[in-house]
Formats: sequence, C-alpha cells, structure tokens
Amino acid sequence: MLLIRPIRQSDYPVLMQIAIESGAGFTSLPVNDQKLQAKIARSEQSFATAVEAMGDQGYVFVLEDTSTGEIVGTSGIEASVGLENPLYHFHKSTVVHHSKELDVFKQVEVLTMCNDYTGVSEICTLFLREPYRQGLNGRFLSKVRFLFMAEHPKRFSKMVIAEMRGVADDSGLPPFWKWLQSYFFSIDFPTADYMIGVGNKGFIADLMPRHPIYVSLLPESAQQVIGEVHENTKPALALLENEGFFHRGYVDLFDGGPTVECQLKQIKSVRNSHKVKVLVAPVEGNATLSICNTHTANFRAVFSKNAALNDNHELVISPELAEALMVSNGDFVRYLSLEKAVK
Ligand SMILES: CC(C)(COP(=O)(O)OP(=O)(O)OC[C@H]1O[C@@H](n2cnc3c(N)ncnc32)[C@H](O)[C@@H]1OP(=O)(O)O)[C@@H](O)C(=O)NCCC(=O)NCCSC(=O)CCC(=O)O
Ligand SMILES: NC(=[NH2+])NCCC[C@H](N)C(=O)O
Repeated sequence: MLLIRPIRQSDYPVLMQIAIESGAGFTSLPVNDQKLQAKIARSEQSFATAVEAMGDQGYVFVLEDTSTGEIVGTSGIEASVGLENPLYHFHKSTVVHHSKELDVFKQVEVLTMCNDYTGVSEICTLFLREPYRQGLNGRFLSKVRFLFMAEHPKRFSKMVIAEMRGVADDSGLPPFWKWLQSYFFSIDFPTADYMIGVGNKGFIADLMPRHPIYVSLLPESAQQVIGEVHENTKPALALLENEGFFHRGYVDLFDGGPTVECQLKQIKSVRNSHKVKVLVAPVEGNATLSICNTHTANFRAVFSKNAALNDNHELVISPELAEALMVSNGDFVRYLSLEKAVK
C-alpha cells in the first residue's frame, strides 16, 4: 500500500537522495545537509503545533511504500511565504506607447519585479521517483495537500500559489537565466538556485535590474520561455490546472517558470472533499478514493477502492485501511474521489 505521512528525522537520507535526483531548479530541496535537516525539524514542529492562525509553518509529506518501507515521493505546503525572507516575482504586464500626432500605437510587454504574493500559502516540493510515476500515484501525492488544507483551513491563507519550474535546455540551463547571468549576475544557475533554496536572497535586491524590462529587448530564446514549464513539470501543472489553478502573469526571476494561483476554497479537491464518520468492515467500492484522517502530527492518507459510502453516509473502509489511517469505528475521515472526471 502507498501511504502518505508527515516526514520524520529518519527520512533524512532519502530526502537528500531526492534533493539530488530532482536537480537544479527544484528550489525547495537544495543539496545541503543543514538545510534539509532544518526542513525536516521545522516540518515536525509545524505538524505538532496547535495553530490558530497561519504563520511560519512548513509541512513536508512523504509517500511510503508500506510493503518495503521505502520513501518514493515528497509533497509540501508552506503556510505563508515571503514573511521571513522576501518572495520575488516578475510580473508581465502591458504598456502602451501611443503617439496621436504620428498615429503610432505600440503595445509592449514589460517585466516588473514585485513581491505581490507575500503572505500567501504555497504548495511545493512535489516529486515522485521515476518507477512510481504510474497509475494514480502522482495525483494522490499532489492532491493530498488539498485534503490537508480542507481539513485544517485555519493553518493556511485564503490564496494558494505554486511556483512551477521553468524551461531548461539540453544542458539543464534555463535560456531565461542566460541573459541575466551575462548582464547582471555573473554566477551560474545552479549556484543562484541553490542560494535561493538556502534562503540567501540578498543578492537579488543587490544585483537585479532596477527598472522594468522590455520583453522585446530580451534574446528570442529568453522571450520564448516566459511562463513556460520544464518538460518534467508538465504533469504537475496539468494536475493543478485541473484543480482550477491559473496563471496571472507572474513568473520566476531566474527561469521564467509560471506561478499559478487559486483561492483555497475554489480548489476543486477542496470543494469536492467530504468529512464523514467511518465504519470498519470488509468492502469493495467501485471508485478509487483518497482518504485521510483528521490529525496533524499523526496525519495519514491512503488511496484505495476498498472504501464506499453506505446509506447512513458513513464511509465503510476495510480493516487494513483503518489500521493505516489510525482510525476506528465512529472516527472522522475526509475523502475525495481520485477518479478522472469524464470530459
Ligand atoms: C509531478 C509528478 C509527481 C506527477 O506524477 P506523474 O508523472 O505520475 O503524473 P501523471 O499522473 O502521469 O500525470 C498527471 C497529469 O498530467 C498529464 N500529463 C502527463 N504528461 C504530460 C505532458 N507532457 N504534458 C501535459 N500534460 C501531461 C496527465 O495526462 C495527467 O492529467 P490527467 O490527470 O488529466 O489525466 C511527477 O511527474 C514528478 O515527480 N515530476 C518531476 C518533479 C517535478 O518537476 N515536480 C514539479 C515541480 S513544481 C512544484 O513542486 C510545485 C507544484 C506542486 O507542488 O504541485
Ligand atoms: N521557477 C522555479 N524553478 N521555481 C521552483 C520550482 C520548484 C518547486 N516549486 C519547488 O518546490 O521547489
């Protein structure tokens, strides 16, 4: 069975392995002992703390294959970004240059640096190891955040964003970064991404162009990737677009990847999840459900067909699922169908 639970200290070696596998551009997992250890400790503390209002919490979930005990994926939520460390984006907007005398009307695009998403919640760190990229595993890992947020809304902002990794060329370097590197930064992309990942962001304010940038003055290769995602991130974006996330012109400073947003209560999986009591009994349902308990430190989520609603609006779940979810008769769970919507 595949089970999602909060990360713990003993998962450190595998988190480091995933940080290495995910590569440059996967900003939230820098290959740095101290930062990864601190990330786990902060997550443990966040899950364990009774939170009445969102603050500086960060939650990391792992996907465990219970048949082997192996960790095969990660998924995360930052409760409120940009408060400890500024959160920067470029915003792409339109400027009109118009001369009545000459009858010239030019609409041009500019990128302006901003901190517009300060204080919102961010979903992040979505990574599934390659052999497990099959069936409903990726959907489960992405959507589990929405079950948790639906169950614990006080811990999160009304607005949720996701920063999607931008396009990289065959050598792994973002075409968008190349012009910034040559004119402004003089450091390579992995170094810049690493510095962001470990929270050293001061160099952005020091070195970034101070004025809005005309998109048409950038090299063609940089213009083309603004708002586009990395090949490996296309499934992650498709999952979020199905949830109702959309792009409003905010892009990453370094690789031009899009940041997408959705109001928490508008997220499809938040709207379509239900909280019910459980009844533990052998059962074979006809739809695959993703189910979580209502705990925080002992949060558990699974997906299975061995669950179905009965006429009393209880969710009947098999004893095996009840044990994995740490629930018994009469406890509450929250569930969501993982089936693909018929288009
Ligand atoms: C993101 C995941 C976990 C997704 O898992 P899978 O690859 O198994 O996904 P999947 O279930 O097969 O596909 C999910 C949906 O994407 C669609 N899909 C698949 N390939 C596609 C492509 N090339 N272009 C467009 N859509 C595509 C599928 O049809 C499906 O849509 P339907 O459901 O409609 O059929 C994985 O790909 C992964 O680990 N990627 C590498 C790491 C990465 O780049 N992570 C995102 C970083 S960005 C981040 O972390 C922020 C975002 C976030 O946290 O959510
Ligand atoms: N444009 C970017 N590279 N943004 C970071 C994308 C990766 C992802 N959001 C993470 O958790 O790390």
